Amino acid sequence: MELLILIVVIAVVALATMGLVVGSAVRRRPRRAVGRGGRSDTDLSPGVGDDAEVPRDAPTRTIDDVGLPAAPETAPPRADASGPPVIGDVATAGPAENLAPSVPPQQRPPAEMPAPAAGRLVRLRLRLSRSQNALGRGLLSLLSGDNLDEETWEDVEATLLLADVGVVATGELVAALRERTKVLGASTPAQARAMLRDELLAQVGTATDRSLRTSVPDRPAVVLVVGVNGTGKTTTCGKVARLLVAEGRTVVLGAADTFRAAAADQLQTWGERVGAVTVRGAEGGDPASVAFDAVKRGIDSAADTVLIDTAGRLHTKTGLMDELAKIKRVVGKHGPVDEVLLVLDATTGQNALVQARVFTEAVELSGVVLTKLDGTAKGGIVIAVQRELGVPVKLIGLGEGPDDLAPFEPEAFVDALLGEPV
Ligand SMILES: Nc1nc2c(ncn2[C@@H]2O[C@H](COP(=O)(O)OP(=O)(O)OP(=O)(O)O)[C@@H](O)[C@H]2O)c(=O)[nH]1
Repeated sequence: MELLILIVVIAVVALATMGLVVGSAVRRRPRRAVGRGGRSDTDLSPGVGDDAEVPRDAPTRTIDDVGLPAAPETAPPRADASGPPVIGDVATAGPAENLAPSVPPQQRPPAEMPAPAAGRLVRLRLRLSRSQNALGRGLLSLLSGDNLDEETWEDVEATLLLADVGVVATGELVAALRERTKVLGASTPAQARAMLRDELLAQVGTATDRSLRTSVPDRPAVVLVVGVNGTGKTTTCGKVARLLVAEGRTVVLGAADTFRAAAADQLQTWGERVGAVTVRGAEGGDPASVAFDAVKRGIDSAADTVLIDTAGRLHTKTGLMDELAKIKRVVGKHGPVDEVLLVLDATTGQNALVQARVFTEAVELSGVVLTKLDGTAKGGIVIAVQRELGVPVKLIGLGEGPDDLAPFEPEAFVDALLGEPV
């Protein structure tokens, strides 16, 4: 009898153990909702068999979730804002650490010290001349010939049009060059270069004020960055923040592109690298409210500049106009917007001009940022955009690297187009 009881007990224990093992194995099996291949919800890359409808972004963190530290009790010293400070000025502001980023200080990598703005275009000149070879070299070889016949002038015209200089500016350039060669006769390569340099500079404009209003007295300067998605707005905000931090200025970033959580993540990463706070809202939330909070944050922490990244989806023109107008109006409760920068992708050529026109109807622009000039031979878009909009190109993007954005300098730009003097 005792033996029978013992056998029954052993059998019960064995069955219970088997049940536990099977249960935990079932629990360990990956759940389909997380994604195939056991992807975590912070892995943003698509997995095989993923459902396109299932949002892949990590849950959006609001400004409350990201644990921003409290503003310093006493306001840090502001940058000297007496003159009209521009990118390229000597550093005058306090250190970037006055505004702590959104991760706790102990987990924060040391903020980077980006390259200063001065001379950037010269450093990036090689990249520009490589992409613009067809324009500069092509024109030079045509104009240096002994025989400037009608066919050659047609080729000059075609070269300018292909480089997106635009019909009107091309006509003016060809007329001016014809006039000068009539007087000079056949020109040597050096003469041709000098003549072309003069005429291109006249079209690009050397007297235009291209300074960025990134610092104003008694409050942070507010810079609104607008443009169609994919043109490089977020990247530009990040790069401009680096330019400012390199000059000792303090920056707050506003992630008013609430369409994609990834866009705000991207902006925050740019900010964290240089010790700038990013103010963000819920995904799909009101962009104007994020912009408002960002400016408030800038005021409370006595920052020099608040850079606001917007979404710019061209669903409908009315929607875009309403959204941008609302952002401007709501931010205006704190004070005026000092710069509205339109970001245009230079590789999209004439399309960029069409987009630009829509934006000028939506909001008053103060400057253009031409991105991706490293990836196109159509540098003439600089001339066409300015002529079309009556707004100066202030910055140009010459690569995906963090410091591949340069203040636009007409002389350095034209020299890069034409290559080294012969
Ligand atoms: N080659 C090159 N790539 C650039 C430049 N500027 C931006 N990019 C790239 O363009 C892509 C789009 O940039 P984003 O900053 O995400 O563009 P966005 O306008 O904010 O896009 P949305 O968030 O979708 O509205 C990224 O891969 C950037 O690295 C540039 O000057 N040169």
